[in-house]
Amino acid sequence: MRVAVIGASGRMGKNLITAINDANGVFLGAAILKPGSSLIGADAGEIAGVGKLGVAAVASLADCVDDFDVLIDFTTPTLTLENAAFCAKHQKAIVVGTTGLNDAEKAKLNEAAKRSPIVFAPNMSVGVNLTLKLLATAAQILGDDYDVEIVEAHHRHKVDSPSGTALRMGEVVAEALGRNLKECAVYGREGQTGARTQKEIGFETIRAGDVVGEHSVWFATEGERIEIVHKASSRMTFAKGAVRAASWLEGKSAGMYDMQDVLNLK
Ligand SMILES: NC(=O)C1=CN([C@@H]2O[C@H](COP(=O)(O)OP(=O)(O)OC[C@H]3O[C@@H](n4cnc5c(N)ncnc54)[C@H](OP(=O)(O)O)[C@@H]3O)[C@@H](O)[C@H]2O)C=CC1
Ligand SMILES: O=C(O)C1=N[C@H](C(=O)O)C[C@H](O)C1
Repeated sequence: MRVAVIGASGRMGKNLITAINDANGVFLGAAILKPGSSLIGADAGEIAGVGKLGVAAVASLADCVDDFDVLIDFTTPTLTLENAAFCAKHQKAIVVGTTGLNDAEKAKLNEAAKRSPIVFAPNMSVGVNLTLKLLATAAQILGDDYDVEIVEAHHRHKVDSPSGTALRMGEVVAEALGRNLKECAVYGREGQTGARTQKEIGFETIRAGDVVGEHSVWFATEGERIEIVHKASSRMTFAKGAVRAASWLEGKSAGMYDMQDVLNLK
C-alpha cells in the first residue's frame, strides 16, 4: 500500500514518515509540504531524518495524485477538509489525526466519508483507545456520585484546547453516564464560579514546554478518588497507530471509521 503524508515536515509528519519506513507492507508514495516551503524537492526521508527514501516532497496533492492509495493527514482543520474533499473526488482513503474541528467541520468530513473511507480519531495510540474503554467502564460503575474532571497537558506549540483526546474522553464518560457533553462541560474555571454542580464534567488545560501529551481523568467523591491516566512519551505511538489505520483501510468501503474500529475495540 502506497501512503502519502501531508504536512510532512511537521512534528507528526516526520514521525509518520519514520513509522511508514519502519512498517511492513506499506511504503511512502508521496510527501506534501506547504506551498512555498524551502524543502519542496528535498527527499522526504531526509526531511524526517531517516535517510534517502527516493521520494521528493511536492507542494500539492494534485502533484502526486497517481502516487498514493491512502493519505495520512495531521495538519489543520481547514486543510484537512480540503484534503478529504480531494480524496473523496479521487477515490482515495484518508487517515485524519487533525484535532480542533468544530461541529460544522466534522459534518463536512462526514460528507466526504460518504464517498471514500476515512479513519478519524483524535488519538491514534493503542493506550489511549484502551483508556477510552476503561473510562466507560469506570463511569458506568461509579455513576453520578463521583465528580468527573479531565486534566490534559501538551507542549507549548499546541493550538487547540482542550485537546481532541480530552474532549473524546469527556464524550465517552458523558455517554456512559447518560449525559450530553455539550450540556454538562465546564471549561477552565475562574473567579466566583460557585460550588461545583453534580453532573458537570470539568476540563483543565496545561500548555508547557515539550510535553507530548498527558491526560488524567478524575472520578472523585467523599473519601476517595480514582485517576485514570495516560502519558505519551513519544509521538511515534500516534504515528504507528496512524500507519496501522492506513493498512486497515485497504479494501474498506466508504464510511467514517475510528481507531476503535481499527483496533477491534467496539
Ligand atoms: N490523532 C492523533 O493521534 C494526534 C493528533 N495530532 C494533531 O495533529 C495536528 C498536527 O499536529 P503537529 O504535527 O504537532 O503540528 P505541526 O504544526 O507540527 O504540523 C502541521 C503541518 O502541516 C503543515 N501545513 C500547513 N498548511 C499546509 C498546506 N497548505 N499544505 C501542506 N502542509 C501544510 C505545516 O507546515 P508549516 O510548518 O510549514 O506551516 C506543518 O508542517 C494537530 O491538530 C494535532 O492536535 C497530533 C498528535 C497526535
Ligand atoms: O497536538 C498534539 O500534540 C496532540 N494532539 C492530540 C489531541 O489534541 O488530543 C493527541 C495527542 O495528545 C497529541
